[in-house]
Amino acid sequence: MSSLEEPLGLDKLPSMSTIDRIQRFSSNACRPSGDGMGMGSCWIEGSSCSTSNSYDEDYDEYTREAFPWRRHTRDMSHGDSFSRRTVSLGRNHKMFGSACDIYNSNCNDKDIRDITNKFLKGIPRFVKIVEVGPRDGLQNEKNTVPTGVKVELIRRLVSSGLPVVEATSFVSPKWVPQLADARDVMEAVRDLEGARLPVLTPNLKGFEAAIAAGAKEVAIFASASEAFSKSNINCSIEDSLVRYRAVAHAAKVLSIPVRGYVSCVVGCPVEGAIPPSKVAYVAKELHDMGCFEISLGDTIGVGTPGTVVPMLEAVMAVVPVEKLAVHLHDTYGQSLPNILISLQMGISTVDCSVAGLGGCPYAKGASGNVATEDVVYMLSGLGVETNVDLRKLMLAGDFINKHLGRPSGSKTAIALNRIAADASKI
Ligand SMILES: CC(C)(COP(=O)([O-])OP(=O)([O-])OC[C@H]1O[C@@H](n2cnc3c(N)ncnc32)[C@H](O)[C@@H]1OP(=O)([O-])[O-])[C@@H](O)C(=O)NCCC(=O)NCCSC(=O)C[C@@](C)(O)CC(=O)[O-]
Repeated sequence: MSSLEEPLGLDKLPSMSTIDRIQRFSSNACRPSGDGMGMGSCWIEGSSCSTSNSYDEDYDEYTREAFPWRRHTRDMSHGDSFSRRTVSLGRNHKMFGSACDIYNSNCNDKDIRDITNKFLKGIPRFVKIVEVGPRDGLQNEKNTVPTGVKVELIRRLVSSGLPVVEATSFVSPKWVPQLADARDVMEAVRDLEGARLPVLTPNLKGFEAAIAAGAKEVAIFASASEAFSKSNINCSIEDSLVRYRAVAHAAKVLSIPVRGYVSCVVGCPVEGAIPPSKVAYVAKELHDMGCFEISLGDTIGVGTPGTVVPMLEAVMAVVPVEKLAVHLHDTYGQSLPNILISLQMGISTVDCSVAGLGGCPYAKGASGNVATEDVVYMLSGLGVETNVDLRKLMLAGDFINKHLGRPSGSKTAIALNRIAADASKI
């Protein structure tokens, strides 16, 4: 058994307080400090980016610059960029150090860097996490969650450092009664600072209601499966694209950024396997109508790296990789390997759901999205920055789990809470 395989023993954590132990797993431990890059900012391969919620730029500027979490070819001739990137590397190493201390007392920063260089080439230094729990998670709950609980959940998620928290959906309350309070939720969180708070809008009616309630960003959601399109939004793929062009146009007039989703990117509960070319077609249509980002949804969580890779290759041939995100449900436990391979292929935006909440009401049997805590933990272990404070994120998860009366769907949260509980008995 190698030291990396050894179980984590409390004897390896001699002098830390319970909270400190959890904190040491958190990527917040490497938040910028005193280097001129304030909280919520980051530096990736020479580009600065902000997680602030400013909408002062005009629409084109926005789509070009507001999400610069993308790979840039290293250009050593830009001394300033290079030195700032080096600062970021320093923070990553600090985080590596924390994980190493606990799991392997023999390894050091250089070992990790070498391992990373050899096997994990191409992994971005920063990943933008899009939290979809309050929308994707709560839309599927049997019992409707009270508005105040939803609002408090969003507040807690935002305060954990998540740059984007999808707040709710302006869809038909007959179709999704769980989110019938979309207006009240949006009005309560519209002035929250520190994160973007997009909402789903299936048509112009939803778009107008969302804007009236104070939404500053929206998402439209198409499907690569005809059958799923029909069951989810009651129209064909082509008809949905016509509707979404109208929403995208109205949004452009108001300088409202629009995110696009494609559902069933590897499989559909009715049609089975979905050809990558179909996914690429819908993704390109959404991109061409002005979506700043296209999120590729494995709605029923059937994908493996074996099916996700050809799908991504097909989409990346028609939409720039920096505009792509993955949205992976965890039905078969494949989300983390699928995320890892997506990062290796150039994607740096990942959707997840706190405590693994959710599923889609129109995709029976699909489990929730990959748990945000699990993704943050994996990224932290890879030395990838997210700006998310895992401890605060877990508290947000505890809050909603307590309300729902069930255990977390996050393995990381369960494990770290167990460590905390064991430690408190000592
Ligand atoms: C698209 C519709 C509205 C079509 O539904 P429809 O029944 O075809 O629409 P309609 O135009 O005939 O309208 C029916 C009624 O709904 C009202 N209506 C119409 N639009 C709205 C609106 N925006 N907001 C509020 N009310 C609305 C409309 O006014 C009318 O009210 P009535 O006259 O009967 O009283 C419906 O099918 C719908 O709301 N579907 C939403 C389904 C949904 O939210 N699914 C879950 C989200 S997608 C998902 O989870 C996947 C994703 C994104 O996470 C990615 C992945 O995992 O793959």
